[in-house]
Amino acid sequence: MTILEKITIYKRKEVEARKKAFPISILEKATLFERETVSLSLALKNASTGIIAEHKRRSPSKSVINNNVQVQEVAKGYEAASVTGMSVLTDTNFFGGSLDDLLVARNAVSFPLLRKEFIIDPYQIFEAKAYGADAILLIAACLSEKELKEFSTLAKKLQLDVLLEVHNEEELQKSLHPSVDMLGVNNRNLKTFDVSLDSSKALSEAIPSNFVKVSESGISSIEAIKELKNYGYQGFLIGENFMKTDDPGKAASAFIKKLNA
Ligand SMILES: O=C(O)c1ccccc1NCC(=O)[C@H](O)[C@H](O)COP(=O)(O)O
Repeated sequence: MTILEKITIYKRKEVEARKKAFPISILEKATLFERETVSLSLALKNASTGIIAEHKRRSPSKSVINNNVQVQEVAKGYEAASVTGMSVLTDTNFFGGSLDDLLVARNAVSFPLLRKEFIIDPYQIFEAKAYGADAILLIAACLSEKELKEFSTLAKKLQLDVLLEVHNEEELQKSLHPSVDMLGVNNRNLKTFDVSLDSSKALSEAIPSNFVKVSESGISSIEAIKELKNYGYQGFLIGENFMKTDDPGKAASAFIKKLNA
C-alpha cells in the first residue's frame, strides 16, 4: 500500500468522526467563516520571490523535522521574512499538525495561508474556511476528475483559492479546470519519496499559462529557484529547508535576502 493510500484510508475515518462532532452548520457559524480571504494566486502573480514557506513538524519521508518551535513564532518569522504565503500542515497523524495550528497562524499574520491537507471530502473545505485558510490544496492522486471539479468549484464559492497538486502528465490532464488557480508540481514522488526538480521541469510546458505554476518539495537552493523561474514557475513551496533550523523565520529571511541580492 502506498503512503497516499494509507493516509486517505485514515482520513476517511477521521473526517466521518469530525463531521459528527462539528457539523457543517456549526463550521458556518465560526467568526472566520465570514472573513474576506486574501488570494494566494494573486499574491504569487505580483511577488518578486514567490516563496510559500511551510510549517511542518514531521513527515512520512523524514520523520521528525522540528518539534521545538511554536507555530505563532514561525508564522511571525515568515511574515518578517516577507514570504508570499504560508502553508500550514493540518494533518495530525502523519505530520504532527492540526487545525489549531492554522487558527494560531491566522491570528498571528494577515498574509495568505494555505491549508495543507489530504482533502477527500467537501467537509474539509468548509473546515479550511472556518479555521482561517485563504487557499486549499487538492491532490490529483487522491481524487477523481469529478471530485477535482466539484471540490474546486466549492472552494471558489467559499472564496478560497485552489492549489492543485500533480506529479505526472496523466494527473495534469485531469486537473485543468477553470476553478483551479494554481497548478503545483510535487517534486517528491509519493510512492518512492525520491525528490527531483526534473518533475517540475518536465511538466512546465504542459501547464497552460492561465494557471499560476508552483513547484513543491525538495527546494533548498537559490540556484534551484532561479532555474525553476526560467521554466515559468512563480511559486515555490519550501518546508524542510526552513523547518529543520532552530528559527525557520530567520532561515527564510536569509534565503530571501540571498535570492533578492
Ligand atoms: O513530505 C513528505 O514526506 C510527504 C509524504 C507524503 C505525502 C506528502 C508529503 N509531503 C507534503 C508536501 O507536499 C511537502 O511538505 C511540501 O511540498 C514541502 O516539501 P519540502 O520542502 O521537501 O519539505
